Amino acid sequence: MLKLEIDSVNLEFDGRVILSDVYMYLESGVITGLAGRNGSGKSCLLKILSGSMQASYRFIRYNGSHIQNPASDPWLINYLPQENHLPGYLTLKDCIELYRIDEADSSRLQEICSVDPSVKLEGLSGGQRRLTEVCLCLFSPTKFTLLDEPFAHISPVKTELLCEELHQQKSKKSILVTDHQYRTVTDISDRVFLCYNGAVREIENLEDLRKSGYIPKK
Ligand SMILES: Nc1ncnc2c1ncn2[C@@H]1O[C@H](COP(=O)(O)OP(=O)(O)OP(=O)(O)O)[C@@H](O)[C@H]1O
Repeated sequence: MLKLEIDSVNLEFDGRVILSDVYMYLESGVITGLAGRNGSGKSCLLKILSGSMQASYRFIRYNGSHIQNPASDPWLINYLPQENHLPGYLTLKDCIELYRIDEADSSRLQEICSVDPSVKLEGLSGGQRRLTEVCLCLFSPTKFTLLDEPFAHISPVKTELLCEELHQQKSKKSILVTDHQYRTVTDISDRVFLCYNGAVREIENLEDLRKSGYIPKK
C-alpha cells in the first residue's frame, strides 16, 4: 500500500490564516473526498500537496520518508486545477501523449469523453473540455491524482460514467476529489475530510457536514 501524508501545513495570506497545522493522508486503492465551504482552503491544500503552491510550512511524507518537492517526481502526483489549464491548440492526441496514457486507457478515455483524438481542445464545449481534462489526469499513470472540482460543467450521464471510472481507477492509484456536488463526492469516497476554520478532519457522515454549516439543515 502506498501512503502520502501532508502534515503541519500552515498557510497565511497577508496575515490571514487559511490553514493551520493541517494533517491529511491519501492511500492507494482509496478515493478520498475533501469537503468544505467556499474559501475554506481546499484548493490551496491541493496545490500545496502537488507542489504548485508554497506554504509557510508543510511536511510531506511518501511511504514514511520525507519528500522535499512532490513535483520533482513526474510519476508521483498529478493535479487537476479548478480552471482548465491545457492550451487550446493541443489536440486530444497530443494530450494523451503528454499524459503518457497507454492504448487501452486511451480508448476508454475517448469512449467516455466522446471526443475525436484529432480535435483541438479549443474546439470542445465547456463540459467536453472539462471532462477531457479530468480523464487525462485520471488515466495518467501517476500514483496519486488530485482532482479539484472534476464534476463542474459535466452532464448527469457523464458524471455517472466518470464515477464508474473513478471506481475502476482506484485499484491502480489513490484519488483525491474535492467538489461542491457533495452527494456525488460522499457516494464515491471511501473516506471524507472536511476543511473547516483552518483545520482538516475526517468526518463520519453527512450530519458532520450539516453541523459545520457546509450543507443545509434538513
Ligand atoms: N494567491 C492568493 N493570494 C491571496 N489569497 C488567496 C490566494 N489564493 C487563495 N487565497 C485565499 O485563500 C482562501 C482559500 O482559498 P481556496 O481557493 O483554497 O478555497 P476553496 O476552499 O478551494 O474555495 P472554493 O470552494 O470556493 O473553491 C480564500 O480566502 C482565498 O481568497
